[in-house]
Amino acid sequence: MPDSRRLPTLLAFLRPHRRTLVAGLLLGLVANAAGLATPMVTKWVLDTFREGVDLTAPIVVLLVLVVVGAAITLGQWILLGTLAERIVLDARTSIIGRYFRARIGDLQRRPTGELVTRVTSDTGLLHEASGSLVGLINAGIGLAGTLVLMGVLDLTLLGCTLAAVVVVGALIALLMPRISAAQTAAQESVGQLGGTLEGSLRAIRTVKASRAEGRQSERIIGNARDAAAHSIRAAKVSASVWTLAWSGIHLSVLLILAIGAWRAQRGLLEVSSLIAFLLYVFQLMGPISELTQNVTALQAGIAAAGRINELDTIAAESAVRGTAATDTVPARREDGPVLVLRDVTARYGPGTPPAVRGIDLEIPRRGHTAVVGPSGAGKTTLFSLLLRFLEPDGGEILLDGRPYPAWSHDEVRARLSYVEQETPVVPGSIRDNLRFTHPDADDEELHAVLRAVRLDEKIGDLPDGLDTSLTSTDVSGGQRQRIALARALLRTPDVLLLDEATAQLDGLTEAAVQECIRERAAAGAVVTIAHRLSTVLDADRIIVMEDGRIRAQGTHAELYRSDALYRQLVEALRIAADQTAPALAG
Ligand SMILES: Nc1ncnc2c1ncn2[C@@H]1O[C@H](COP(=O)(O)OP(=O)(O)OP(=O)(O)O)[C@@H](O)[C@H]1O
Repeated sequence: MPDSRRLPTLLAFLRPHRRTLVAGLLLGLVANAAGLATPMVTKWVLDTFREGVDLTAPIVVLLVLVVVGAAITLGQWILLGTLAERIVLDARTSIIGRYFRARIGDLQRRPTGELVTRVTSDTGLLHEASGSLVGLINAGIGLAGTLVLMGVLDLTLLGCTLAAVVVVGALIALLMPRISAAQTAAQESVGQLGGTLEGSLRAIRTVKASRAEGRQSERIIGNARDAAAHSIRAAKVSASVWTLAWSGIHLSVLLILAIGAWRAQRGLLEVSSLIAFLLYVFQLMGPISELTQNVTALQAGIAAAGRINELDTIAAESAVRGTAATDTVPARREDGPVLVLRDVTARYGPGTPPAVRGIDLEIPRRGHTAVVGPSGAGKTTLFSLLLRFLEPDGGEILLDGRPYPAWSHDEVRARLSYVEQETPVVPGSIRDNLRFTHPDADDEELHAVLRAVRLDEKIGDLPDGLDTSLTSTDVSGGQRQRIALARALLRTPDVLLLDEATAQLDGLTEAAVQECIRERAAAGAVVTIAHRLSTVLDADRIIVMEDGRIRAQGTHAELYRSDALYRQLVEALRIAADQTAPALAG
């Protein structure tokens, strides 16, 4: 996207703060006026000195100008610095909110590290850009004012100055787009670096076990090198711009000094005017450097605003219920199945083949339903549909007999609890994890669910008990899974959705988990994606999925008799169980 089209995006971030920006601009104008008046007052001091009259008045005015100018500049810096931080905070708040309201599919299509870079790094660039518009206007007015006052002093010298400014300005304008391109490329490399680094650190065990540390770090360092190369290019072009600007000014000063001295000698110019003029020439450097700095900051900010704006394509889950909704949430029903799927078809993207199709399923209010099937059969997709991470594009899902669109996402999820297969714990302590769904749960409730998963003694023995951080190594993988299960058991959900870990648990733990599920199934619905033989044998009803469809459903005995795929799946689980049993016994 060209910068001209991205500028409105940056302005959208600034708009809520326009009053502060105008105040900053006004302060800048006053500081500018004080700066512009200084050489004229200096000339007044020199003329008064030459005439031999009292110098007090011009010197007092000069001092007042210097002090007032400094105070106003200080005020402007503080104002714009605070504003910049507010804009960064606004942008971060809005992006973080957007991430957590987003549809899971939209988020997962992007590398997590890149999403993080948008919040941490790109918003930082808005910081610089926020004050740059004010800076640009200030500098533009400062430049124009300086040139006008130079014209008042001597038009010929102004002509020389303008010629130098035009030549230097044209060269700078030529170089600026290259700085912008290099900065954009550098930020893109930083985004890729974030994405790859995050993914690699997440998979650090696999990276190490594959002896891929060198290759992987080299790949990421490659991104860092790209970022450095682009930034170095930007730095080199910036350095050229600065050198050109400084050299141009120095040459102009020499030229103006020579021409001015010649004109003063011939009586065409007062010496005091020449000194004032030269002061203006030196002052010219202020607005010119401010212009270049602000244009650079603005370009980086515009590019960052563009990248942040791309996040708008992340679709949010609708926060409100659909058209079928009524204002009141109906009371829980006690009759009929809790969840019903009617002819449900779903896919992950437009034009992709359906991940599940024609699913007809009823989940009874009580009892344990196990879902089995080969890899890719659609088991996880079924859970995603129930949890509303994915919307069906055919058929309907009903909770308590009401279609999902008549409930909000929040209302549906309040009735379910979910234990995911991989990363089932969130950052924080054991207590934070257990109370994640119900932050108001008291310690008594927490100990009750820990007892249910047979973890109360182990947690009680930890030096920090419930306050133990889950990043510490004191808690094993199996214990983490049980903590996640305990969280899901808190406050008795209507439906417990459990995606069993594929890793085998030890016999005692497995028995504890099994007993827990059995107790839950007596009071409510439990649906498991089963990876253990014991879970399948324990289920009241089993759903066999294959190729996105429900192939068969029934009890273990029925399916074992009638369904060949089920028999194969059970045999595979039996072999896995037999293989772990001697290992555990040994
Ligand atoms: N995020 C996704 N984007 C696109 N396609 C997907 C996505 N997740 C799953 N699929 C596809 O949907 C189909 C069903 O996958 P699903 O993950 O539901 O199977 P599964 O039975 O849970 O498999 P597994 O036991 O291996 O986890 C597969 O063909 C899979 O390739």
